[in-house]
Amino acid sequence: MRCFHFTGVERREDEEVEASRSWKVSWALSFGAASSNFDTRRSELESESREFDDSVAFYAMLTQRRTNDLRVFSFSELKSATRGFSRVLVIGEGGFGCVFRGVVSSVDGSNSKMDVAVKQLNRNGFQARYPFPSLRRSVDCG
Ligand SMILES: Nc1ncnc2c1ncn2[C@@H]1O[C@H](COP(=O)(O)OP(=O)(O)OP(=O)(O)O)[C@@H](O)[C@H]1O
Repeated sequence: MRCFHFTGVERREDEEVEASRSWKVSWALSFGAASSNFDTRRSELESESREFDDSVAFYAMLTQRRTNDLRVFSFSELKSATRGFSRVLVIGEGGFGCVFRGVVSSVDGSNSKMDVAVKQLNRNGFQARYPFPSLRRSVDCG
């Protein structure tokens, strides 16, 4: 998972189209993080991406290392870092999913370890779909 600037979206006069597209991006990112099988995740993500006019740019955004210094982790790396998303490592909970404490190797060649917080987005999270707080469902972090 990573943070990024989303610059590939064209400005359109129809705000509803734009809002709908943004939601699909969020859904796809959430699904990618929540799935436990990389191949299943990738194939379903690819088919879902066909809905996008700019599906190539979208897929590149998810898979390529950009020119910034953000480090891209594979799902298996994050799974390993959190010992399989162990419930004993849950350190918090947000509307979109659980946050786990994890440990990853540094990339500076020093062989040192780095503590990280890993958020596993929950595809069943409803925070973004319901505007009313009373209708939000909490996630189950165990
Ligand atoms: N980097 C971090 N270090 C330590 N604890 C963290 C870190 N990030 C998140 N947490 C813990 O996880 C909790 C939930 O964080 P999260 O970012 O999911 O909150 P949120 O912004 O409310 O979530 P959401 O965007 O899903 O509504 C935090 O309140 C905190 O206890």
